[in-house]
Amino acid sequence: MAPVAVFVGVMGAGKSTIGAAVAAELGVAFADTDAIIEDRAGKPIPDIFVEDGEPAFRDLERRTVAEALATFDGVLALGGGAILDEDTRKLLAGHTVVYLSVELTDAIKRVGLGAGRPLLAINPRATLRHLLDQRRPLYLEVATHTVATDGRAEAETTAEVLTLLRR
Ligand SMILES: Nc1ncnc2c1ncn2[C@@H]1O[C@H](COP(=O)(O)OP(=O)(O)OP(=O)(O)O)[C@@H](O)[C@H]1O
Ligand SMILES: O=C(O)C1=C[C@@H](O)[C@@H](O)[C@H](O)C1
Ligand SMILES: [Mg+2]
Repeated sequence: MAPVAVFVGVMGAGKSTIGAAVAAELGVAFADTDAIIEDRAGKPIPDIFVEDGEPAFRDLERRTVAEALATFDGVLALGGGAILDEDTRKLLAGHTVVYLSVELTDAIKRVGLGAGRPLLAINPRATLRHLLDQRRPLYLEVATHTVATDGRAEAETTAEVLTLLRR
């Protein structure tokens, strides 16, 4: 069993939004590892970061992603930093992985002040710029498809992803 598609990309790329829309169009289930982690921990991600620390979150994330890749056959969205883990990147090999790319200007517009995103609690613009530079090569490494979302409406991005997946 394997997901129909796995979405990766930085915060604000649209993994949750576009992932859910693509799943609905394909008539399959949608899951988001951030939401699974919050369910399991019984608290929102910012609380996990503050109370348990980022390493504890990353550990939970690595295990959650591995389990979903092995057992889930719908559309799966990963958290923005899931690909930082080398084991996760190896596990993604062989899967259909859609990298939703977004550059700083649009990403900032979408995440606003970073509410609900603990890594953006301080200086969201500079942090996001750094995360984009650090992670872009990792997203490209795992991606089988790359879709640029800058300046595009959600419906347009969704349609392009569906075209790629149906090819
Ligand atoms: N063309 C577009 N593609 C994707 N999302 C868009 C687009 N235009 C606007 N958005 C908006 O960007 C916002 C951020 O999207 P979303 O929460 O899905 O990002 P994410 O990649 O899941 O982020 P995170 O890693 O923080 O969970 C949403 O409010 C969404 O509606
Ligand atoms: O980019 C990141 O490292 C994160 C992105 C979100 O999806 C969450 O997984 C969390 O806020 C961390
Ligand atoms: Mg999301």
